[in-house]
Amino acid sequence: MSLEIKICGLSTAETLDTALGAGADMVGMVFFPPSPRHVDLSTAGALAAKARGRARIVALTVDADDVALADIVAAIHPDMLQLHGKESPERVAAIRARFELPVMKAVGIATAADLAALTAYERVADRLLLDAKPPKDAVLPGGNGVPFDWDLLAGLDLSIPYMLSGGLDPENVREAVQRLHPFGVDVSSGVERAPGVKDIARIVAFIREARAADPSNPSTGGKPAQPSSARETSLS
Ligand SMILES: O=C(O)c1ccccc1NCC(=O)[C@H](O)[C@H](O)COP(=O)(O)O
Repeated sequence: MSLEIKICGLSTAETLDTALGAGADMVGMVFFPPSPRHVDLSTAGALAAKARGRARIVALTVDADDVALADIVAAIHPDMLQLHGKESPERVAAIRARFELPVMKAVGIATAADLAALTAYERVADRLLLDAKPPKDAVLPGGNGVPFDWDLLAGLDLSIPYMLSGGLDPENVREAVQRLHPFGVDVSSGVERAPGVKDIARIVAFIREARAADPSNPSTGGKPAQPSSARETSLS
């Protein structure tokens, strides 16, 4: 299974085209008004139409209720829902059942103690996104451009795939992939020239660097990225 690369927070046709053309496997759209990457439903619908069939469309929400989720699903028909708030495992399971879509749950990591939450979430989600816990003064629960100590993930053994996230960029993604062999990598700030302003050259560079480090590449060898007992999700 090759490394999955997600470019998150896309909000323009030009940068979406760049990500698709460079070979992104997943494209993320943020539905969270305080974010500089927030995209309205109409724009998101047009972007989703462009991405359909070329990459998996990920709708990112933060503690959204069913009405908001239903509006987003109707507008963009995402391939996956990314839940980036304080959603409980029970809420994750309920959303997955209600919308019959694969769900990726984001979990903030700052210390080893934060890994304890993974056990409950891996029972209900299809994927985990391991992101840096937001800094104390952060306005956003994600998209802060802050890495966490990757050594915390040494020996991590999950039953579902995880995407590494948090402060990745073209300069560090190769090391991250080679050290952790994650199922996927996710980036937002690291491919921007200003908050919410994606940079075409950095998108291309990130994808190129991540691909080059992909442990499933014949030229690099290394163990496959897929966990040994990954959940076969009927919905994904
Ligand atoms: O990107 C945002 O603005 C955002 C806002 C609120 C919740 C989550 C958000 N992003 C989630 C993502 O999946 C980001 O790609 C992830 O947090 C990594 O961000 P970065 O460290 O900037 O690469």
